[in-house]
Amino acid sequence: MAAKVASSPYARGGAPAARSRPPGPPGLPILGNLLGLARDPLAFYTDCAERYGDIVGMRLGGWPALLLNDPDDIESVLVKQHRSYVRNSFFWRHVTAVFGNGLLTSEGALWQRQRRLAAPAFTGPRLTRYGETMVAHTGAMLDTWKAGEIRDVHADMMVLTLRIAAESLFGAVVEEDVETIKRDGDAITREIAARFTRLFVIPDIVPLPGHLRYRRGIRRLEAIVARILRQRRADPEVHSDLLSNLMQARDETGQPMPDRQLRDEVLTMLLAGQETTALALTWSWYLIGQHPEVDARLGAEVEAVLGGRAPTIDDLPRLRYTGQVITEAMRLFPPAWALGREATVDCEIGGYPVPKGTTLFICPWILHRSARFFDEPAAFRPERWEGSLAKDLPRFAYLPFGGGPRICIGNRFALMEASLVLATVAQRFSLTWQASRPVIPLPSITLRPDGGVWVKLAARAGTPAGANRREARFQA
Ligand code: HEM
Repeated sequence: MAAKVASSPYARGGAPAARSRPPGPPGLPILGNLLGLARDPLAFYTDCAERYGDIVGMRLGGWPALLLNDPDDIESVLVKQHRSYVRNSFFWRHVTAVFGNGLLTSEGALWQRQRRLAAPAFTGPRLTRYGETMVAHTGAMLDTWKAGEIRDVHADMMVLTLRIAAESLFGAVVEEDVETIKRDGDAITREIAARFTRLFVIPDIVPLPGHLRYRRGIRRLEAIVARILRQRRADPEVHSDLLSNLMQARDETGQPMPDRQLRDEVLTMLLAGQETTALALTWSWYLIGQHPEVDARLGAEVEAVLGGRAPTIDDLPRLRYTGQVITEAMRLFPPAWALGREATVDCEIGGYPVPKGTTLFICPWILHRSARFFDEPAAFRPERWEGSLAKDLPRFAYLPFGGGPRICIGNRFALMEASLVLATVAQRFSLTWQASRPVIPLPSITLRPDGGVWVKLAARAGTPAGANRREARFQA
């Protein structure tokens, strides 16, 4: 571990002493280190961590920034001193048109209130109901799969998790919108990825082709959200889901949530909840599809625990290896590959002064692949999680869902969904990755496989191809 140099904080109003600046890559005038970041963010951050250690100082144009690689420092930012930081605008300025003031991007009293309102939708008996929805939609998807086919499992997982999120959280059927959401979600993500690598901010209003696609995409997603809200308002049935929590909420003066805020919350949950879980599953299939021994053990566990019946949430404690596969896949390919914060007051981290306005990067991609915490860090070995590894690790060496008060609100929902989907698919099919179609991780807000993940399907041994295990609710 690189030693941290204790140093005196900035003198009030004065320039920092030279020794108080953390080491970091030399940058260009005006641009600072933006060029390195623009070329290849994953390689740039990894190289910085290897060369400069626990705290790396950099400049992103005019923005002072630090990359934090020490779990204790990360804990200090996300938990102990969380009041001194907000989600940083360097990262999120790219996405405000999409997420507005939803839970992911809001701060302060508004965030606190909205988080309190949303929380009950992610706990208790509701999870059992979501479990049934998850398994049913997976079964319906599998009815369209055939042994011998080659498929892009990323596209499949995106559609599946969208159907699940829409029905579980908003009671909405989005069949007719699946293609639109897929296409527009893709256009929006690509534009955001391009913006991360751009040296300057170009306002949305400038009519670049990517901007036009981005704005059109947002408008179409907004139309879908507006329809979901309209349908709910016209529906006399009493619902108990996330949407009803949000729509029934009243402020101190008895007023309901304004439509704009509802739009922001629904779009945030739909996108944040769908894409990340789809990626956790997609990267799992990508890795399983290259490791027949993992595939065999997964198939054996599913057979032993379920014996051919559909899984339920009560089976999850016994689907241990299934869970370990997901934990390990999110270690190697964390869907949220980087988190950003911004200091709202002058602070200190690891002995270094952190002036107000500094951007902090925390990069699960680097931590999860560090030999400091994981033996053979590049190897896909789900069984590494069998023993006490999770307990022995420093708390913030593995953080696929972040941590502290702003930890992912959907983490239990996502883990449950990933295990149930993985088990339901593995009951019927074995997937082999097609190496002729290489995969390139594309770091946008999330870590996507550029070009998809193409796999060949084989019927699981002992399972007749196309065996019908449909859930009752989808049967004709
Ligand atoms: C494997 C799947 C998922 C991963 C890896 C993931 C990851 C994350 C991470 C790392 C954060 C914290 C970001 C930060 O601190 O800056 C976060 C926040 C959030 N996630 Fe997830 N997430 C997943 C699934 C979900 C699901 C299923 C939902 C909702 C249905 C969801 C909704 C949210 C929301 C609303 C926030 C903001 C919470 C707040 O600030 O209070 N996520 N997620």
